[in-house]
Amino acid sequence: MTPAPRRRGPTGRPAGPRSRQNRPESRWSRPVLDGARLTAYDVLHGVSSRDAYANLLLPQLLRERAADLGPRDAAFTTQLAYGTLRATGTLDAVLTGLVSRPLAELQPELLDLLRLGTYQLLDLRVPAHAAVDTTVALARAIVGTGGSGVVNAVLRKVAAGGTREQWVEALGATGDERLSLLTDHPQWVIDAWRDALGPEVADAELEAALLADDEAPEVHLVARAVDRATLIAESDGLPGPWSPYAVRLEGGDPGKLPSVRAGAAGVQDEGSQVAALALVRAPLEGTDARWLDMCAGPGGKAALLAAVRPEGVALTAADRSEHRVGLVASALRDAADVDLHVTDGRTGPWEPGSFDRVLLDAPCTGLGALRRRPEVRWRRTPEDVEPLADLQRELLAAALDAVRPGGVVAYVTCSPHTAETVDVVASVTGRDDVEVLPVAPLFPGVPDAARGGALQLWPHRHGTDAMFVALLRRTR
Ligand SMILES: C[S@@+](CC[C@H](N)C(=O)[O-])C[C@H]1O[C@@H](n2cnc3c(N)ncnc32)[C@H](O)[C@@H]1O
Repeated sequence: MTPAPRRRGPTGRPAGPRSRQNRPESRWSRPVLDGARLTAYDVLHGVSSRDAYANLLLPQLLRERAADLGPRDAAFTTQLAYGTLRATGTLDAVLTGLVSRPLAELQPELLDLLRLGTYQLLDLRVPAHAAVDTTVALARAIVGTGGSGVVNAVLRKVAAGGTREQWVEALGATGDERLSLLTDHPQWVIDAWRDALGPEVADAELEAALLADDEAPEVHLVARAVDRATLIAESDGLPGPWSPYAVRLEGGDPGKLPSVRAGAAGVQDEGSQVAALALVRAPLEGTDARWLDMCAGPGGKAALLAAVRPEGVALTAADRSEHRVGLVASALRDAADVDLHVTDGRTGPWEPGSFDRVLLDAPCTGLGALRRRPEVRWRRTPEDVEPLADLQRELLAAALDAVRPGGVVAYVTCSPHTAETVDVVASVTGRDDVEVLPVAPLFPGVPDAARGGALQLWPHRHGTDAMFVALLRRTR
């Protein structure tokens, strides 16, 4: 078991001894270095120096170094890399007062090392001397003796300041600044979540929502072509509460499960399953034979649609990216009667009114799935929202063109931002050929999820990503 985060909120994991097995042997992990910390550093540096995505780089490094890093060390590496990336704002606020130059002028490798060491001191139950000594050893190998002296001096001051809560107090932060430092969210994301939760949201609920969004998510599986009970028995998981296909696991490597290896099950957030099922459950009059997934890559929802569609339904799946259509093809490799297109959804090759049901899982800021992509909260900016909202409005108009009169469009985002959700839906509800279908009544067991006529899931209420789903019917 990996060291527990020592802060904040109800969902902290229990502490435990870190593995000292599998001492590293190769160059990258000389005995003096700690393999988990070196690998975490490599992830941080990949993200900071070449805009790598941690959720892609980390698994790749863990695979390459599997001979040196056992499962416990791999878990610790994940905690170090993801935790440090999530906490970057707070770590930098602490470090700013402890180094003589602006952080942006520090050698980038040195800054990554300082963040890695500071994260352990602030948030983990790692003894201070271990956090300092291992980071100094890493610094000596990576930036040399001079840099390691800086790391030693700065981390000792960090350790002297105590835990994250003590540091936040020492920094004199109050109100939203305090919330930002405690929950690892930049101010504009806090504003977006507060707005989406509604004007009446209590401060305590907003804090709970942001803290839940700062936790490592559980693994959710989807039982597509295998009975859920079989998947539960195989994985030792629990049934997900909202989707009849969902199984929740505390951890482990789902890629090793036979049903996942066979493609009969997959990894999919339960909120994404609910979003796809909203389209399936929407009431429809007349024929129900042609479905379109307009932005299908990499194919998670398309695979669920293909698995649960009634017999005789043909599925068309499209995406603008050729690479991502390739991923859809692989996700749908066992499905019959599927048509794939590399195309811009706004100008797809289909005739107007071709489909009975259309899923528009729109490209978005991903502000509702920050748990999975730890660095994204610091990479995204408020300026990203408007161009995406423009694209979302155009895609939604195209989706409504693609559906037949009487047919249904599901508009889905993994962002709760009002400009990407409610406002986009409002751009078409003034039309005299569109009506809103309430989504929450289709999921009577899911509490506190109605957002107007749409459905809004939240990590702190539902244990899912913050998915938004609206259903729109073409009336003529
Ligand atoms: C949120 S992701 C879809 C996730 C997918 N439905 C799933 O569940 O696996 C959005 C997708 O939209 C695609 N996309 C972006 N702009 C597009 C456009 N104009 N037309 C079609 N696809 C687009 C992106 O390539 C991306 O794969």
